[in-house]
Amino acid sequence: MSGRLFALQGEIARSSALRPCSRRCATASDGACTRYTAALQPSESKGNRAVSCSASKKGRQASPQLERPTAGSVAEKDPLAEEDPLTALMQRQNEQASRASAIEPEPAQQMHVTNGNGSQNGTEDIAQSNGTPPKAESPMDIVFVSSEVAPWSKTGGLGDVMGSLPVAMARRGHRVMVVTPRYLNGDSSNDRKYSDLTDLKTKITLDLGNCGQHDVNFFHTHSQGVDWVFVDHAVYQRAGNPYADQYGAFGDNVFRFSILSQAACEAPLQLNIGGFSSGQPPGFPYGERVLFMANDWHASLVPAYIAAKYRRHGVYKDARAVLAIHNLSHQGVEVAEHFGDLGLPGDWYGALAWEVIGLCGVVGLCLEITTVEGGWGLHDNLASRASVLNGIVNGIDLNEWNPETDEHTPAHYTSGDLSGKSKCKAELQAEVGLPQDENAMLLGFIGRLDHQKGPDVIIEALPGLASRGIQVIILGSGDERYETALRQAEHDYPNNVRSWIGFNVPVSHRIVAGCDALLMPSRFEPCGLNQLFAMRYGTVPIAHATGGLRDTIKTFDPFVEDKAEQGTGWTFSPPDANTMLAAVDNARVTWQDHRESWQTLMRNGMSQDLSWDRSAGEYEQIFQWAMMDPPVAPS
Ligand SMILES: Nc1ncnc2c1ncn2[C@@H]1O[C@H](COP(=O)(O)OP(=O)(O)O[C@H]2O[C@H](CO)[C@@H](O)[C@H](O)[C@H]2O)[C@@H](O)[C@H]1O
Repeated sequence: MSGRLFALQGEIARSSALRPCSRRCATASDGACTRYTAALQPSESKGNRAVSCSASKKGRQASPQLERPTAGSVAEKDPLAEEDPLTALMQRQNEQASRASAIEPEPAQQMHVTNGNGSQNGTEDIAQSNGTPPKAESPMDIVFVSSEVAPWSKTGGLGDVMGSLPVAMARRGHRVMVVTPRYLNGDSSNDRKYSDLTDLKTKITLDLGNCGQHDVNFFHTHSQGVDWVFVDHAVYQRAGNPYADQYGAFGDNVFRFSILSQAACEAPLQLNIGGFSSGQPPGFPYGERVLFMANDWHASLVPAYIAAKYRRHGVYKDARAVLAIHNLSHQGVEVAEHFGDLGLPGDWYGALAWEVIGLCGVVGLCLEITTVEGGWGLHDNLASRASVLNGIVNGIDLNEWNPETDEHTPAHYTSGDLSGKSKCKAELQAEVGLPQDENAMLLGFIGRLDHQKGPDVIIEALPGLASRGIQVIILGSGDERYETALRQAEHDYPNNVRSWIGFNVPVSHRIVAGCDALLMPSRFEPCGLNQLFAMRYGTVPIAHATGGLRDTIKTFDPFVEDKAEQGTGWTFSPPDANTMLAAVDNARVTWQDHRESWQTLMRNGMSQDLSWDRSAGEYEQIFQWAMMDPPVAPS
């Protein structure tokens, strides 16, 4: 496969090598940009119209006129980029860490909510031990931009992260806004989630190049210390989930999320919601000195818009952007003809364009995405930005995922009293119609039925699992081939296999609570959440040793003297049926014949700190580094 495309996810990775494109998009003065393919002429006119977002209700012109970058704006080549990217990355992370610790924190901003106590030496340990996170020394204004945010919208881990991380950041004293679409799909259980929001009645006009000007409106609520902002536009009002309906992915997703990204750039400038988090009456905007965290390709135009439409005109000079890559295999790739629909100046084409030369491989945490196997075509770009590439293991929502209080499970339990877990298992077997047999090992799987998650590995292993008397429950939806194969397996092994095709959060909780172990043969898994949920519930993960799975699961070793160090599960590699079966055999022997060891495994998993407070500290560090670094894109 080869073709001229652009990838939104690639923008931040490429921005250190930005070059003015020799083919520039001519923007006609009447506002109708000629199609990119037909208009690859340099535009020398200084009279290009404003690319943006015209006026707010106060008539503010938020996005100034476009200009082209100067030759001097092309960033210098990074000398370390020629080295082995992994070595370079590790070296740089060490350097970065020591540099950061040597630099005095920047003073807090004027409009920051004060954290009350600042941060003092010695407070962190005390704060963590009593469940209160330490306060940031230099509170920031943070704007998260995401296509999904739980509980309003969730199709996977991104929704989970965006529902929790902002709250954790607010708890550390930062002022936090989350910008996401207001999805109305006609399903009352979905739509009523948006019914209590306040209409901010702030209409902003965005400029989407060839697609014209579009008005968006904003809805808002303030809860758990966070300003949740919802962008309202007709493209978010259709049946289906955030990305697709029964006929497949929406054809205008790049356009839909360009709107989100542009609207998010306007939100800190235009929305008068700045007072909520400090308990003052709202009435002022966040302002320009903000840290944007763009999530995945849907929001990855944010840094491009900031640089191309604002910073070069003196707005957002002190703002910085961080791109969080949750899943590099989704990149927002579009044919070149649609570049003109983004509302970016034509000289930005080179920053987004790339040749697709075949995509395959395994991706993992930050080290892996700099390799050919893991970079999904962006490995060179990511390796060249190794100095600003970091990996963070996510946390989980300890209130939602708590075996002591879980509203979805039939019984509750603690690491000190695990009896409730047996009840959860029996009830789960009954719920799905498997024999209620406590002596049958029960394995679970939860996830999208796609290549990444390895459902084919499980399907291939099902005859072997059934022949061992093991029971398996699979919850997921996705690729029709896997759904059909699972239904067939259920028919072939009625006492051992159940598949629940669909997306069902309560059932996912009951599987996590009721199973003895959780299978995760993901081919790549940048972080992974289900293994964290599982460990919190004393359900032992058996997972492919990749990315975040390898980082968070310690394979059981009974010969380690200190029980607490014996491990939390099993990892295996490569991700194929036989290797997974071998790992399951190890687990089964332990589960069956060494119950005490199994309980050690359960308790080791349950006693870990899986909270967001831990991860939030790591995000905060990266945000601080980003605020200290100069912008990489031309201004
Ligand atoms: N059928 C179903 N019914 C109910 N719930 C279901 C479900 N299928 C999946 N889920 C839930 O959706 C979430 C998926 O989380 P993953 O970590 O597997 O993320 P995902 O691959 O979407 O995202 C990417 O982003 C996240 C966050 O950074 C990374 O952890 C991950 O490695 C990366 O691939 C979990 O909460 C899971 O329980």
